[in-house]
Amino acid sequence: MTTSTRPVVAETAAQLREVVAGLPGPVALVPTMGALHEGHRTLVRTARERAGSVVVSVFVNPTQFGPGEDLDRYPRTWNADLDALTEERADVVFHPPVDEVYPPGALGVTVDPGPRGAVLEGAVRPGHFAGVLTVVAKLFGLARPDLAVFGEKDYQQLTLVRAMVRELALPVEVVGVPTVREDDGMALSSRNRYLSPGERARAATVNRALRAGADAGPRGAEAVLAAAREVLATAPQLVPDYLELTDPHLGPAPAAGPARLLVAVRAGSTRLLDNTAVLLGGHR
Ligand SMILES: Nc1ncnc2c1ncn2[C@@H]1O[C@H](COP(=O)(O)OP(=O)(O)OP(=O)(O)O)[C@@H](O)[C@H]1O
Ligand SMILES: CC(C)(CO)[C@@H](O)C(=O)[O-]
Ligand code: BAL
Repeated sequence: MTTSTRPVVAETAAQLREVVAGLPGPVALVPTMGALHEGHRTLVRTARERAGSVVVSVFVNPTQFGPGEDLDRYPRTWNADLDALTEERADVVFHPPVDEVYPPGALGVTVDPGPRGAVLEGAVRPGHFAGVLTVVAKLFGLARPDLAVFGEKDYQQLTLVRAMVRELALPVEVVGVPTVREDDGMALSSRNRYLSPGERARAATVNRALRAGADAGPRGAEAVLAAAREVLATAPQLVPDYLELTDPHLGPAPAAGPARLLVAVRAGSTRLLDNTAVLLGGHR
């Protein structure tokens, strides 16, 4: 049996800076909100493959939650998270208290995600992407990574982080990782643990709808949306927040070529997100 070394846990910005300064490069950062599952582990493994050192942040960022959202009940599973990160051979875990990331007396400078932060998730959760980009920019400043790894499951988030890095000329390579799924296609997500058994069974319909949409790609955008809507309608308990075809990158879908189909539904009080690549028009 091999024994794994626990990662160094940094709780303050000063501790993080000190430990990162001594790490062999390149340094990869994997930002998370904890409640780690196989999706997160895949991000850490990707980071491990590409970098000399891996820093994982575990921080439930209050500024990306709106009033009435699940900030207080968001799952916090610190001990299990640390075990998982030990198994995945993370070098450092940054686990700060809120005051360390948002010090009292700060002037409140934030990152504006621009108009594409106000559509899709941003329309349902106003201010969400300002909160996400602000904390990601802070994490980049604190950990100074050479690369940072994000999941495609949060496709709009990944797109906006890429845009921030490009448009603010941040010296970080952004790596996207395909969505890790259950056997029935459901995207893994920390919030899946909120689902009742009935909701869990129905949740697979979300990915089935996306696959039906993607299969209709050669017949064009209207056919994609109609096919996806038809499958979603078989589970009327799933209430769609949106089902939209977009890109490049997160604008209107092109008439033909690569596009992205994004969906968010509510299953009771739980929101489920998913997306898929779609090739539109006579491209195959
Ligand atoms: N199934 C997955 N496959 C790949 N990456 C994922 C998956 N789920 C989450 N991630 C990625 O992990 C990172 C941290 O996400 P987060 O901690 O919010 O987990 P989550 O499962 O997305 O939780 P939530 O329920 O809040 O959406 C993000 O880059 C996210 O895209
Ligand atoms: C990127 C992130 C860790 C920022 O809080 C969060 O939005 C998430 O977990 O996807
Ligand atoms: N994975 C996205 C984080 C959030 O829903 O706030």
